[in-house]
Amino acid sequence: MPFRASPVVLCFLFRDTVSGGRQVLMGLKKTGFGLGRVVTLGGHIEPGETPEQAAVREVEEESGVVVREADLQRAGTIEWIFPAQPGLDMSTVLFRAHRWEGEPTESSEIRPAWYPVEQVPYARMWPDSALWMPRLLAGTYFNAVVTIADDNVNVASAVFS
Ligand SMILES: Nc1[nH]c(=O)nc2c1ncn2[C@H]1C[C@H](O)[C@@H](COP(=O)(O)OP(=O)(O)OP(=O)(O)O)O1
Repeated sequence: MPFRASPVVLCFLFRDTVSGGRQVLMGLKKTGFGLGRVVTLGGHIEPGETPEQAAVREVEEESGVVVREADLQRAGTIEWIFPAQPGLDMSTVLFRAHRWEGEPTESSEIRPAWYPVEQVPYARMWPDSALWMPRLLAGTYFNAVVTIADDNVNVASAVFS
């Protein structure tokens, strides 16, 4: 599949709790773009990789968790457009997984943490997350085009299809 911009994957791992709740794994970004925000495991697709291969690699690099390609489900796509700095544009493939092996551990990039799906920390995440994450948590496949404001942080517009 050709990507319009720099290709990226995000992978949402879910677990059920003994009390019947559902949690999603996210993490504090310790380096690079989005430093200090709570983000989803993921990163750039390397040349020659499929999105699935990149998701498996990034989840393991960032959290130590091993997820198999067969346990990844495609959850949607997001085009992030940064008009003030087009070099930041990203074409993103979203995955979800309910099965994996290992316990998340802190890496140089991410400090992982589980969040109840009804208490996702939107105030500490990229502002656009609050617009698309509810669809992801509801299990609805979506394609989003998110145009970021000229401050390279806030949202100018979001269009779903
Ligand atoms: N508007 C936005 N909303 C959001 O929720 N996540 C965003 C975002 N813009 C970028 N990201 C995420 C996607 C991707 O995981 C990450 C890209 O940051 P970087 O360029 O620093 O890449 P990383 O260092 O995480 O990746 P690799 O170097 O490939 O490991 O930021």
